[in-house]
Amino acid sequence: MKYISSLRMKAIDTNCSYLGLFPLQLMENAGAAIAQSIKEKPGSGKVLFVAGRGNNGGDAFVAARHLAGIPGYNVRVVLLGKDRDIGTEEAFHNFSLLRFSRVQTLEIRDSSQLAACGWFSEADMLVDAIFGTGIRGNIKEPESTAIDLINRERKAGKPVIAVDIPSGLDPDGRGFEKAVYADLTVTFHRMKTGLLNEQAKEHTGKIKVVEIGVCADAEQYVGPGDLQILQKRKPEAHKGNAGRVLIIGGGPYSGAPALAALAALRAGADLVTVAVPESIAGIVASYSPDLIVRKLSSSVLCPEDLAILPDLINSHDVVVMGMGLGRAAETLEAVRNVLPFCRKVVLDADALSALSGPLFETLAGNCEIIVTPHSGEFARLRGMETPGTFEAREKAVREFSEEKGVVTLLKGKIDIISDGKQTLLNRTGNPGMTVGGTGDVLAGLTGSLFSRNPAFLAAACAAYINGAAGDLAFEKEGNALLATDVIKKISEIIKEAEIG
Ligand SMILES: NC(=O)C1=CN([C@@H]2O[C@H](COP(=O)(O)OP(=O)(O)OC[C@H]3O[C@@H](n4cnc5c(N)ncnc54)[C@H](O)[C@@H]3O)[C@@H](O)[C@H]2O)[C@H](O)CC1
Ligand SMILES: [K+]
Repeated sequence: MKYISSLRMKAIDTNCSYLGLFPLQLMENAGAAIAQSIKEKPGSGKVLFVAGRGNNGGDAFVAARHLAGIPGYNVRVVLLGKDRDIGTEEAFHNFSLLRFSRVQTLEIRDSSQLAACGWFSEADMLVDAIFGTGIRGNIKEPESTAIDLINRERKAGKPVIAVDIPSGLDPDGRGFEKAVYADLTVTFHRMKTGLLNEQAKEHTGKIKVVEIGVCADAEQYVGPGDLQILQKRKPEAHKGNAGRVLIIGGGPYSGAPALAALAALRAGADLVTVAVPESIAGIVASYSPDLIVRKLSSSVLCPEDLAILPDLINSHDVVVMGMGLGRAAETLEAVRNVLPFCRKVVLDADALSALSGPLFETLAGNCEIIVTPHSGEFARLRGMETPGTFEAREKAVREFSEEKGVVTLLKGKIDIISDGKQTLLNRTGNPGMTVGGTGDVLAGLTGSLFSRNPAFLAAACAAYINGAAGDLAFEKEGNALLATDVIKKISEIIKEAEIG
């Protein structure tokens, strides 16, 4: 059974809006599912909805409206607050519709009104819509008394239905102080992590997972909702908090490491150091005063560079290695010698040629690895052709990632990102991005996000941001776009998603 965290559910909601499926539509379906579950339960029809001021309450307003239209139901809604306190447009809209429905509503200010109103003891069935995935911190009043009153009526033998999650339970399974005891929990779209543990079971009663019409792509493709999960810059941040990235690249090529470094800066890293062979250090430094360039010993990365690289690696959060290195035997040997010093590393381009099965095994557990191959590099990594069909490619990426204990970002028209357990697809980007250097930009972007986020999320969001920046560049330059145009657009995508 697929179950998900509240963060992921929120991301899916946001991705739905991005695709044009709006919260009001999802709420209507959620409320209709609640009404259906109530209709399936025998009872006298005297139903009390106890509603909070968020969208959990919003679902209850919809369900109350649906139920009130059925002969034999006497429907009441207690709102824990005033209507002006309702937190979202869609919930407020649905509360406003109750005045045109046969629903009695009561807006209460403090918990003393709750017990005094008598509605709890007069009801034959109660619906818990105080809060769901939006609970934060210790339970305040009047929500706390509302939970107690629902549980008092449950003890008197009345059925209680919980909307999405019994109020008070932590949606992600962390500790909780108290919660509603329900006979039935109707949860939306996917099972929630927090409903599954032993402690939760005595609160949930039977659990029913109901579809509410979420479009598959909102869950299968990276979207703005996933970017919302990325670490946000803290106001009190100081230098280095937003990530220190070390780029190890260059040799035959000098542009590639510079592109990766500039992309890492544009994606929000505080400090980006570019370690390049001495022969091109001056050239790379001349590209931009924003780059901190450390010269290595020769004209290609070689084992002698192990004299300075471990200290450099230790003073950075993540290493991005590969672009422009070339594939000289001594360079590939140096890559293999460097890896054991890394804690977090993005391996791209020529560095991928240094990888082998045994190397993955020795690194497993000590180093978190993201590989960013294109299909030819992926074929070499796996030692076999990259499968032709999309489904076969997706399976190959998932199996490879699981087997090697890495996150794989397989670049393509549709990027495939997997850590072996979860897989996301990305469709941003355009044919103009086949121009040289966009892979270096992606690797630098990935390293920047990885310096302050989990590997899988960093790779998935980097794929999305890189392609979306490329789409903005395409709008202006068409197929003549350059990798430097993509770098320029990264900040717009990050600002748009308010993760800057
Ligand atoms: N795709 C979906 O799964 C859909 C889910 N829906 C429902 O939306 C809620 C989540 O709604 P949200 O507005 O984010 O938060 P909640 O309503 O769960 O709670 C916020 C509400 O609760 C108050 N509150 C929070 N913490 C406390 C506390 N410690 N003490 C007192 N009060 C607290 C806060 O002030 C807010 O008023 C989800 O569970 C689903 O039911 C969508 O409707 C449909 C799609
Ligand atoms: K609830």
